[in-house]
Amino acid sequence: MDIFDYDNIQLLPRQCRVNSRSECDPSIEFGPRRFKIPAVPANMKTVIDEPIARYLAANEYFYVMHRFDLDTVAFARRMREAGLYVSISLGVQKADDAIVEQLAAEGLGADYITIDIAHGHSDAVQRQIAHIKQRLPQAFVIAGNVGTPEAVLDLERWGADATKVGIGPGKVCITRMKTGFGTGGWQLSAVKWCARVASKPIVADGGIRHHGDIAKSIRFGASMVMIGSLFAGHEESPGETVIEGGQRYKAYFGSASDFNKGERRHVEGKRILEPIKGHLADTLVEMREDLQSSISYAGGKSLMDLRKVNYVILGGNNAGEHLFM
Ligand SMILES: NC(=O)C1=CN([C@@H]2O[C@H](COP(=O)(O)OP(=O)(O)OC[C@H]3O[C@@H](n4cnc5c(N)ncnc54)[C@H](OP(=O)(O)O)[C@@H]3O)[C@@H](O)[C@H]2O)C=CC1
Ligand SMILES: Nc1nc2c(ncn2[C@@H]2O[C@H](COP(=O)(O)O)[C@@H](O)[C@H]2O)c(=O)[nH]1
Repeated sequence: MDIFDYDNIQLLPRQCRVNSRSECDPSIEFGPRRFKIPAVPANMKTVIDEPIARYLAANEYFYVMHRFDLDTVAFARRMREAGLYVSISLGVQKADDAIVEQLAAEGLGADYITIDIAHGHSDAVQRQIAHIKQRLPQAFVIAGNVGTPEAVLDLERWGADATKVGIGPGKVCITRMKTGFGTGGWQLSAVKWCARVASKPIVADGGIRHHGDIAKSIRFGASMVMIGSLFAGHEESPGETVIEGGQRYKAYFGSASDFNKGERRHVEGKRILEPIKGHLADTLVEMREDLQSSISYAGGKSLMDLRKVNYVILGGNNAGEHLFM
């Protein structure tokens, strides 16, 4: 198996089939809806809050609300009252079961539910998927996080509608250093490896540093890409604004950091500062334009044409040796 990551893969162009990049369509059907781009801000407290969720939902972008210090049912109620779709996160504790019960009892439901724990290949996730499928059968369930094909197959067999791949590639992740486990450093090939066995969509989660990495994720089998750090440094981002040396930053911390947990127990995340780079709406437009360019380089017109391109692996033992179909 070839091991590579975003930094040492280059996609190879094919003859252009459009006269303008505006002819290229980077939208994706994911679950019950179609979205403008295959990218979603991470369900983290310093990346998304309710105003951002509302903006994304109202403008045909995918969002996943985080699950920390939040009344998730009240959030779902407000989204429904505003005529917006509901996409929430759940853990695997009793309190999370109660949220499912309440969403069902009030008839609020949920369009998307992301079950999001550190080690998603677990009995707890199997039980939570079954519970959601029983009480909220209309919900599209994304489950994770995982890093192996075995886990993808199990989660799909347990009823997940999509699986989220990525253990430890995140910018504020310290799982790899603390535990020795994960897909950090080879996330893109883990996505490829998992997508090969998947019969349902894969969400590539973590390690995206450039817009072009979204196209690379799609090339290797992802249908959606979850992004934390690239989205965390915007004027609208919920992290604290910090000024250092005349430069403005937003705080970005891991969901398993002591900053998020409020205690130093099983800490697997850290806090960093992201330079503020403008408004979120502008970045989303730029991401869409960059994906349109990617599709044009792929010689295609739609997002899935990215899957048809060859690639080279740069550096390491494989340097310049291979062209892959
Ligand atoms: N993608 C990634 O690489 C990682 C992401 N995270 C993110 O941090 C947030 C918090 O994650 P998490 O701590 O799982 O959520 P929770 O704090 O909600 O814990 C979920 C449950 O899983 C248990 N659990 C956690 N890790 C393990 C493990 N390695 N083996 C067995 N049981 C475990 C916890 O029990 P107990 O605490 O008692 O063990 C708890 O009962 C999530 O959003 C998660 O996605 C965290 C780490 C890695
Ligand atoms: N190991 C940890 N991973 C974490 C933590 N909090 C979030 N995450 C994961 O990172 C991605 C975002 O990655 P990025 O490279 O785009 O910044 C996020 O979606 C989670 O899967 C954590 O505390 N520890």
